[in-house]
Amino acid sequence: MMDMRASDGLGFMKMHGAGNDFVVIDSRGRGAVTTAALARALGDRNRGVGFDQLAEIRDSAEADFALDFWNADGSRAGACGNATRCVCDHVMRGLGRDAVTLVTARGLLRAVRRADGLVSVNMGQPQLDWREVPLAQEVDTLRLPLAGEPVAVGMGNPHCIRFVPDAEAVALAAEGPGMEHDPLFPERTNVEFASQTGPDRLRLRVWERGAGITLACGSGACATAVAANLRGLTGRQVVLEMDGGVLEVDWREDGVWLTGPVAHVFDGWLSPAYLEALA
Ligand SMILES: N[C@@H](CCC[C@H](N)C(=O)O)C(=O)O
Repeated sequence: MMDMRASDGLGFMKMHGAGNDFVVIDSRGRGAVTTAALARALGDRNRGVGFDQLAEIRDSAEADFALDFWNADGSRAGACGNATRCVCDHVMRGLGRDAVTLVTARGLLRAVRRADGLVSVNMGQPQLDWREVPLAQEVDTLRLPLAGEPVAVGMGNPHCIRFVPDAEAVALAAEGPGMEHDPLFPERTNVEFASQTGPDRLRLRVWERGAGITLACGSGACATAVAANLRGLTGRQVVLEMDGGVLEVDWREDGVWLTGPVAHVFDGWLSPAYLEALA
């Protein structure tokens, strides 16, 4: 940790977007503090705080702020749509605005609050080339040589989307880990099981890389909507019913827009004794 004395403790926010839950550390005005070890410790739902992802807000010279993501297992993530939406809501409230820009590993992103209060972020263009996902070898990303011929889509992080007749019937805990660690994905992958419930409507269940089963996944919703469109199942505007709520995806000329609810649940403070024990 940099620029932080454990004796001061450390403040954080707990947020969620459609049940995808986050610890958010606001490090604007000081150095970044998160390490893999801190993320892993805080991610423990019994001995820490518990979250699907940890997001750390940093100062940025190019945008309103910068954002970094960690999974509950301490690994880094290049994108997290729902945490991005939650943090953008917080920053927009602080600035008294309905639009912000941010920088993530994906580059410069833009978010807005809609008139109905839902928060939308442009997650950028999907990555459809096998090298960008990334995959270990050249294959057709629209029909991977794996069980069920899933689709591979990158959204700044890797996704493997399998269309099934009934997503409810999938044994996620049994199927997810094997797909996450399949050698075709050198950086592991997030895993999505989707079934069609209407013309532009999908039921989606997710096994997230580094976090396991989650109630929703924003980048997964984007990747699934793109995959469904490319497979000819839907148009470019798709509603995705996840375990924790509904997300909307709109694949426009300027990128894939993700929209959904956000909640700032509580603020907390990590005690000096807890932080010292981690040091
Ligand atoms: N919950 C996320 C995705 C988080 C990152 C993912 N587990 C990864 O390792 O890529 C979202 O809302 O996009």
